[in-house]
Amino acid sequence: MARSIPKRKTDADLEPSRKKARRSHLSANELPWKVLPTTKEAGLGDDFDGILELEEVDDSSTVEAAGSDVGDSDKIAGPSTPPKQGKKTKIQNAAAVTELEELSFDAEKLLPNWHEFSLHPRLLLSLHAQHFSSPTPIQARAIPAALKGKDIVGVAETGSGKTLAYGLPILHAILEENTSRYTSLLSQKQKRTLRALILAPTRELALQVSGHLNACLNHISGEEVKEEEEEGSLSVKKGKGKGKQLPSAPVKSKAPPLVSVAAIVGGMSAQKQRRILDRGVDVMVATPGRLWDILQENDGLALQLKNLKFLVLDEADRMIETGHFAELDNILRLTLRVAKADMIEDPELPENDDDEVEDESALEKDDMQTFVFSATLSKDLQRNLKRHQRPKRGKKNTKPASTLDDLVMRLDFRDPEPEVIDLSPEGGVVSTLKESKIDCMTTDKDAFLYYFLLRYPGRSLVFLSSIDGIRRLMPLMELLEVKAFPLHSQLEQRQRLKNLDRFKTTPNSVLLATDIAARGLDIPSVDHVVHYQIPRSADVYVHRNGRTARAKRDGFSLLMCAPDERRLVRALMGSLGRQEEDIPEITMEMYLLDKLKARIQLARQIDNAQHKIKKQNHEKNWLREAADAMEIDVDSDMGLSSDDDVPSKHQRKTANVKTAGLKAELKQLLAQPLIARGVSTRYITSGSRPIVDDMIAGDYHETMVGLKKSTAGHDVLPVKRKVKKVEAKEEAEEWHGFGSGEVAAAASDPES
Ligand SMILES: Nc1ncnc2c1ncn2[C@@H]1O[C@H](COP(=O)(O)OP(=O)(O)OP(=O)(O)O)[C@@H](O)[C@H]1O
Repeated sequence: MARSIPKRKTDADLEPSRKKARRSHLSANELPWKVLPTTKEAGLGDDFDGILELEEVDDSSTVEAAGSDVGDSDKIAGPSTPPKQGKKTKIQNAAAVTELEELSFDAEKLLPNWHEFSLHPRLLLSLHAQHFSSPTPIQARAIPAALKGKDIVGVAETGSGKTLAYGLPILHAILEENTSRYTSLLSQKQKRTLRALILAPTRELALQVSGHLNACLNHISGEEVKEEEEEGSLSVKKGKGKGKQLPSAPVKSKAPPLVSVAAIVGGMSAQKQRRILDRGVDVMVATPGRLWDILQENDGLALQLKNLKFLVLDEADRMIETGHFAELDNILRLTLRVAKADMIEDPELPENDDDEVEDESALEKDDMQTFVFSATLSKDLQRNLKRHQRPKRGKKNTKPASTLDDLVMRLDFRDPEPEVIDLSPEGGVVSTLKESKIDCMTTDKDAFLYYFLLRYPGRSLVFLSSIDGIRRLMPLMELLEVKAFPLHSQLEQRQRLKNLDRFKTTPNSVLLATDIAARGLDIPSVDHVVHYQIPRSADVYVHRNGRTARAKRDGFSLLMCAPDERRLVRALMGSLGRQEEDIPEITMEMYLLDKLKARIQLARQIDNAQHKIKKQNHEKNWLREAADAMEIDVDSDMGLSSDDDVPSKHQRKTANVKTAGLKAELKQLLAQPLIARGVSTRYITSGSRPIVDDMIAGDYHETMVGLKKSTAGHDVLPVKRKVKKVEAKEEAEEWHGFGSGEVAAAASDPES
């Protein structure tokens, strides 16, 4: 029996009050919005098609956001009357058309390794400006196949350029199409319709993907073009001449973009995002949750999904995990063409043998390309893809083996033989990554982490499994004067982006994050990844590690393993086809570690005292406010003596003085140098560790006297035994498969 597409909200479903509001006021789109200057956030550039911008309404002191939540979505589908163009706009548009017509790029000479793909000159210019002289291996395999019209399942290591592996063919196709109709787009005789939908599991990843695509579409400024012209290879004749621009700081053309890319994510103004969609976009990068919210109210957009040319699932395996699957499934159903929607069976429903395709020709007309990319897709799934890609006409489908299989069956692969490109490294380890582990008691993890951060300055991304853990560690880091920023789902989106940006721009800093930061984030030069807690699956381990050692750079990861976590580590390694001993240990100066423990203990004491004072103040204020509101005397009417339940002024003063004393003590400790055992502070040429040579060579550690400057990778001990890959068991093949059963089982086993 066919299952129908879930019902989306229509106008009739809207609350009467909202409908009324919409009728009696101007719609948001009819107001003269004007962009206000803002600071750049999250290093994402300023080219997010306005999503991160603030707006105000021109010529209006009071703005009534009529039906602000519902917006004017019903208008999106209808043809909009093109606004009249002023003389200035016409001149700008004419210049943009001329610029486009004269754009060419001598790829054979300047980018010989990209030449064979015959990409649009706009893309080649950008690749050249970004110094991407050669395609990465996944790009070299995926781009030609995609340009030939193939559907692709791409699996390649983290940081290997998967975004552009699917992004460049999409942009190329749309650039070609839009170049020929640019004049109509400029004069708004034609409205943009959605050509490509890219779905990503997290907001940060979606914003990053749209940032990468926008960077590939940016204009190259006149000066840079001139420089190249002297070499006689580039022929862009009309640059705007604003000086050399890096792709992250695009020159905004006044004319509408040739290709418009927008990110549609939760946590940011839904109304603004609706308005951007209303204007029309070519490429949408979205998280399933926000997109489904918008689709439920927007018939026009839902219709546009039926005519997509490209559908991409980035980090597909992550998206189907709990919480995302329902919305993703609903969206995928909207991308299905007429007949296919009726061919997918719901295993819950009774069997029906009448599943014939009603309109076979609908399948033939289907020309959407589908790309599924991840660093971790199980071999099983890749095999199943071949088997399940398209249900046999009129035949019953076999029941899908897993949620991911189910998803793949729901995907509208047009291609009878989707191209499966698997370039994942053996054991999940990127060649430029150095792994290590440290065995320690749970209670000592803070001290080990603190030691590591001091010993190896740099940018460190520390993964914790819970938000509470981050909340506990943050004040400690602050008291210990370590620059740390939190990132987790309970922070506001703006704060998330701000913290990410601070981490990106602060050289010696720490990001304390949950696994929302594990996937896809491309933060330049993360030196270390620390697994403060053991990841819950092999996939998560691979993705967390993938935040360092990206694009062939060196990287380092440290696994902190408490005795009760050893079984998890064994299971984790087993799923990767490896053994626990394959991960070498890192050396530590235990003598210094003890000194650091004293600092940590003091910091904890201060934090507890501060927490207590804060809590008491909060309780006191709450009680007084509640009593005032009810006109009750706290002391007599409620039978509460303020002495019993809240501290007296004197008690609070004493507590504050005590905390201040502890803080002064800690400050003093922090100011004292950490001196390694065997160092003579009196005579720098004596002691079992004379430091004079290191000082002359400028090779000494700034905070740990007596130690040489070193990198974490350098201090890793040799592996205890010869690395021997264990025979890949059948379930071990699932190493990067969704779930990684063994680890999950071990994690949930209280006996373990
Ligand atoms: N051809 C290229 N040459 C050099 N650098 C490139 C090239 N293509 C992409 N990059 C850069 O490599 C980095 C990693 O790319 P990207 O984020 O697409 O990796 P990924 O494979 O999607 O990683 P993950 O699996 O972690 O999501 C980016 O900073 C990107 O700009």
